[in-house]
Amino acid sequence: MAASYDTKSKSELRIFESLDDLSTDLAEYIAQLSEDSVKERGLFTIALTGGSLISLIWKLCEAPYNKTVDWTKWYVFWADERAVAKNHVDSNYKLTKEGFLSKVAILHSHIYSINDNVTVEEAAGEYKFAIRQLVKARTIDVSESNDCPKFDLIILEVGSDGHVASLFPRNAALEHEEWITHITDSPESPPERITFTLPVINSASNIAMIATGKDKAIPVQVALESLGDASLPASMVNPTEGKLVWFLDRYASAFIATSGKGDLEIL
Ligand SMILES: O=C(O)[C@H](O)[C@@H](O)[C@H](O)[C@H](O)COP(=O)(O)O
Repeated sequence: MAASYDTKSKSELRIFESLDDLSTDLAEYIAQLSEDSVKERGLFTIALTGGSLISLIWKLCEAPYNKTVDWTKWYVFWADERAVAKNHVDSNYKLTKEGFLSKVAILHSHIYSINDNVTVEEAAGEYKFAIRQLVKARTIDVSESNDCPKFDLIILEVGSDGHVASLFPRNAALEHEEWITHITDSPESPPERITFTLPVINSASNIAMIATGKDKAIPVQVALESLGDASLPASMVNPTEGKLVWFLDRYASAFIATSGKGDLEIL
């Protein structure tokens, strides 16, 4: 790790020289949270996204994690999904299955993918219902402050326009209070998507925010400087009770050293 910072609040910045270093640390971070959660609650609930995330968590599929992680205790969700068939090249499920789920021993019945046989609105409703049942059963923990699901870990990636999950700049979905919503006007293809809303994201016990590559340097800088700016959804990620850890490569962190004064301190 080239540098590490801590904010006065609950967030932490981890900056890496290479994608390989980032992947190594990310795998260890996920494995540790899984272990802590299994010890504490007997299971681990994790929400993934699409983009390059899956190519960054592959080290979990190898030694030692393939043997040491208690995969049977994992419950897998998607913080966002594109409304396409599960075998479509744009499907986050397909990406995750091929690059991760097919390589580890997660139980099939613990994988909560989104229904691709109904309309995007119906699929969002079904996903919300499924998550509600899991919250009732306390498979998914619940936030003490707002009754929202409290995932043990939500992993998000910052888009070059500052979006996270499928919450895009100035989109009406940023205001939605229900746990899961759908959009039909994504500026990135495909237009129809299902996404966790900010109340759910911000209720997580842990959020990992990943940004890699030059095109993320400005959104990362702005997100760290201005909290709650609807033109940059990444800046609206601010867990109420949980902990936020940023994983950045040197390109995405390029503008932080000079701009990251504010409430950031070098550890
Ligand atoms: O389904 C999606 O579109 C993703 O969940 C999206 O939020 C993605 O994570 C970011 O756009 C970053 O993607 P890149 O890693 O490809 O830049």
